[in-house]
Amino acid sequence: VLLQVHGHSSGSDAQSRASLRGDLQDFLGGEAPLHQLEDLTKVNPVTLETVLRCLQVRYMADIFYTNAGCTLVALNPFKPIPELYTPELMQEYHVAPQPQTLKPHIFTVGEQTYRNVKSLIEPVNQSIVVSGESGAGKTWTSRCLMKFYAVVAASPTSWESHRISERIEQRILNSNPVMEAFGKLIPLPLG
Ligand SMILES: Nc1ncnc2c1ncn2[C@@H]1O[C@H](COP(=O)(O)OP(=O)(O)OP(=O)(O)O)[C@@H](O)[C@H]1O
Repeated sequence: VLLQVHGHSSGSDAQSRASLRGDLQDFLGGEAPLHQLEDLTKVNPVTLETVLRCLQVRYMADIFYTNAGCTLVALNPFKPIPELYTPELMQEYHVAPQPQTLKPHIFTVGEQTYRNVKSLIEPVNQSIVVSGESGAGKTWTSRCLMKFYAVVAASPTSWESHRISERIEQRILNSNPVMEAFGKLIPLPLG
């Protein structure tokens, strides 16, 4: 396949050689494909080393969310990434026909559970388990989810409902210390 690509190239020899080298590097397991892998179950072979390597490469590329089958792995960026948590991005995940096809994000989890709760046919109560060692970002993640629900549940047209949702968001966020007092595992009951 690589040789065929090279054969059809109409660019300069140097250019096509560089592109072939890139393709070969990717093919032989360079770093480029690893950070594009959005699901840890797709690393080959699935070993502790390849999984950690994938997460490391993604972290270095400023990609902090990775799927692991139906679980989401969130890495603490240890720096503010405001563009990752804008209301616009929340809406994007909210209106997507299939949020799981978008980039891995905590908003995918939020939206899937929201849809399960709102499902008219068979609403199902939802729990999200946020676990990790101290400082991993459990509180941050839980707050993100609460903000997400506050934003997507608010009607965009009504100023009054926006005000109410802000009040609810603040109440939920204020309940965090109580929730945390029960342990490091923070369950988010919905519905
Ligand atoms: N996605 C993120 N973006 C920016 N900062 C983050 C993110 N995740 C975590 N942090 C920051 O990392 C620090 C630790 O996160 P957090 O308090 O959520 O950890 P924790 O798992 O709840 O810890 P503990 O179990 O000790 O309470 C916080 O200062 C938080 O702001």
